[in-house]
Amino acid sequence: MLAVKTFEELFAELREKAETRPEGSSTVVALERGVHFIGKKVVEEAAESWMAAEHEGPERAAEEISQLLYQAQVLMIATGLDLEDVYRHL
Ligand SMILES: N=c1c2ncn([C@@H]3O[C@H](COP(=O)(O)OP(=O)(O)OP(=O)(O)O)[C@@H](O)[C@H]3O)c2ncn1[C@@H]1O[C@H](COP(=O)(O)O)[C@@H](O)[C@H]1O
Repeated sequence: MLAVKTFEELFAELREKAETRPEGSSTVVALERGVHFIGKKVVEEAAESWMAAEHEGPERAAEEISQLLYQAQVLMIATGLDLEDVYRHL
């Protein structure tokens, strides 16, 4: 069966990357570029999620939404937020 990564597991992985700064990590590159760059990625993936959902079908929408969730987590880390800081508002 396909191993599934949860939202919490991905966040823990990204936080570890932010702390250890390994070579070749796209997350580290994004964090170095900063909030303005990451914010644009969030908007780009949000638009691609919308377009995929409207025109490309559920499978493509799932792919784009996964990238949107990833970029949202990178933005949280760049802003110094924990999952609990966000969950508090749900
Ligand atoms: N889930 C993701 C993930 N989703 C998207 N991205 C990155 O986000 C960027 C997307 O930017 P672009 O839209 O320009 O990419 P694209 O190829 O044009 O994609 P489309 O949106 O056009 O389909 C790329 O650099 C991707 O590598 C991700 N980078 C990493 N992860 C996961 O994050 C973890 C840490 O990854 P590293 O930091 O790279 O080690 C690993 O578990 C990865 O699987």
